[in-house]
Amino acid sequence: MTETERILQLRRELHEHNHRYYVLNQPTISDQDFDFLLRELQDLEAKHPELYDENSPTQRVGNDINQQFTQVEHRYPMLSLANTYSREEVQAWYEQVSKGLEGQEFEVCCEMKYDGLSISLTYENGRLVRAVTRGDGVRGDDVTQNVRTIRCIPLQLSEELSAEKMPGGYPENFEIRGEILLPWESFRRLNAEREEAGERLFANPRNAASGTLKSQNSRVVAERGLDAYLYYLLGEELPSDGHYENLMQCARWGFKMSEGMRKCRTLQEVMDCIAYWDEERKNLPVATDGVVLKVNSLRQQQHLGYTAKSPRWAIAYKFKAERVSTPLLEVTYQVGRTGAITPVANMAPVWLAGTTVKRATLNNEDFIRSFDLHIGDYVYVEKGGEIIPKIVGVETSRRSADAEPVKFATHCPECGAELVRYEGEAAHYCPNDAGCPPQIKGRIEHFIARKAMNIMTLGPETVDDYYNRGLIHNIADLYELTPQQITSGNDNRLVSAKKVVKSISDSKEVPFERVVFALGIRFVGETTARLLARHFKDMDTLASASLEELLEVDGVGEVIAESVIRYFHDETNIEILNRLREYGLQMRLSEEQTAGQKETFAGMSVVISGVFTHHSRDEYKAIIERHGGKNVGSISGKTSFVLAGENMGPSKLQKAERLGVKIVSEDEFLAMISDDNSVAEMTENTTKENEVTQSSTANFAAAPQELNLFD
Ligand SMILES: NC(=O)c1ccc[n+]([C@@H]2O[C@H](COP(=O)([O-])OP(=O)(O)OC[C@H]3O[C@@H](n4cnc5c(N)ncnc54)[C@H](O)[C@@H]3O)[C@@H](O)[C@H]2O)c1
Ligand SMILES: [Zn+2]
Repeated sequence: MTETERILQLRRELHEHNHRYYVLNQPTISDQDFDFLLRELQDLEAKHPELYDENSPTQRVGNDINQQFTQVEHRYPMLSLANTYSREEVQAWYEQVSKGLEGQEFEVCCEMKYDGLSISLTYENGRLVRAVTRGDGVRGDDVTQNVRTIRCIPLQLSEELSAEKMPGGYPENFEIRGEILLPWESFRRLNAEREEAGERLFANPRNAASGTLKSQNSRVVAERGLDAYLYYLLGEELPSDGHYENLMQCARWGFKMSEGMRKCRTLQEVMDCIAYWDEERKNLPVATDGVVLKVNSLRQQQHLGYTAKSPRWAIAYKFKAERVSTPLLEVTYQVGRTGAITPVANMAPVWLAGTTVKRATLNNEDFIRSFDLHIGDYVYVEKGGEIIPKIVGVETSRRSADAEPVKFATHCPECGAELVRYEGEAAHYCPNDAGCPPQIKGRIEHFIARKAMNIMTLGPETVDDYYNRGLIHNIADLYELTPQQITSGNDNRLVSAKKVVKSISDSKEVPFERVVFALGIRFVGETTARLLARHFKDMDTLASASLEELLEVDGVGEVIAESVIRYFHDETNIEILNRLREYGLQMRLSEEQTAGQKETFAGMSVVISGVFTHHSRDEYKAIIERHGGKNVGSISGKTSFVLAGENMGPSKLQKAERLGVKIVSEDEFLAMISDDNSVAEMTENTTKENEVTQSSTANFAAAPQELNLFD
């Protein structure tokens, strides 16, 4: 790969990570890894000034704008902070500041870098009038209603404290900025509740805080217990030229300030402060990820100025991910719905970044081998900004001479079947899908889920109970359940049992495409199920489709096609399907659905390129399918048009121009389909689908939802 290609690739990847982090609140890499990629891009861009792009992630602050809120322009732009993980770079920054100030003396204010999301609060005559997120730095989301529910943010300052009444009082108009966060304790409680409810866990307090603040329901925000620390005062008439001094005044007006702020006069003092907080922050009730260093005098700040993305008068020193070492006691194995086996490290409990850790995923056999893991080994555990702990190394020097290497299980811990490992796959599987309890129960749980058959009167516990009592062995058995069986003669429970039976019966109306999804065919998530349903239109045609026919469906590759074939070649599955048909489940697209399929792009081949703002690439692919079009990978004379986002590859652009293929921008494309109101609904679904496919295909897939690592 050339450096130019690498630059484009990094920009694309970082755009995507930004979207996941700021908008979806579901990062897939750690902050540290993100920062290293960004640094790589910065270095490459410095070598290639000719590739300057004002939209590069190095030039723009990450954007959290969410169209469901009203956007408001910031009075003063809200920027990011330059960051570093190295003390040498802190020193370099310090020297640059000194140079920039032409040898003047200066002070540096050291404060905690809170790991939440930034907020700008505007006060007029002591009254909170507006709260806005950082957004794209120029405009942010107006979240005033939600912020009003955060108790430590004053809604009205005491009149006695105004500048009119006292020196150092608050000015008529000012803006104060800070960080909104979810304290560890609230975060743990929230995740415990979500786990109970079978909902996706938040990766870390920052994502939880951000997801909460962007909730459409202020009551939810109030319940979750957000907190806020303020760290910067802006306005025309401030009490002092000193940043630190201003914040001390803010504390008197009733704002909550960064703990342990300190003014330093020398580089040595700054370094001491960093060293102190690297340890001491572990005792704080909220997540922090570094120390922010700010030149204290506002006059000097102004003199030093800003880059496009961050002030030159400040820098964030970020702490490396916390790491501890603890002995590995035992390796146990979990069996997922698909039979995939996940090895789990059981370790001596150890306190790490806000939680007690005693279990971590070991992913698969290769992962275990790569560390040559032995029982009793001291393993290094890290939580790089993410809440799921991972093992990152082994202290081989502490290994005892008689330690036994970890031998991967040969048999299923649940049913005793011999495990298999398919060619090209990292995971082991229990092949006994018909007789292995977690697989059977897992399939039933998947079948009843909201996005599948939506049988909400049942849940994992009832499924477990019915299974243990021998009432159900597979999904078809559900439709034969009677209220009497469920209550086993206990009349007190008859009412609820009747409800269960009715909701099972109601599910017979669930549309065909969701039935396909509900079957739980490996690798067939919601979007793929929909594509298959719309392509083949009924179950029989789908069941008898050949490999070639399946591959014709765009978005279906070999892995999926083979899995579909395997599913429909299994006699047990066919028996179950026949029973489902008898009970009256939807086995074909409804006429309405067939008629409702849009033909906007019928017969067209479309190439997608670049980075998009409104939907992801996968979502656009699904939209094209849904409108009768076909997605193709490369541009040729037959291509109908190219849907081009930002940063479309230059070679693609040239090729399109040469062949005279039309280029359609994201907005033009959205206008073409604007009569279709189902796009929004599709979008919601595909996001979820991405998760499913990701965790089932990635080699080191950790399947965090299935693992219970925090108890
Ligand atoms: N994991 C991912 O996929 C992913 C994706 C995008 C961004 N990120 C992370 O987010 C970072 C970029 O986010 P960012 O632009 O918000 O930068 P940042 O978080 O590194 O620093 C700027 C922010 O720090 C906050 N802050 C906390 N305490 C502060 C204080 N005392 N004074 C001033 N500001 C303070 C403010 O909200 C400010 O906006 C990346 O460096 C990366 O670590 C991760
Ligand atoms: Zn098994």
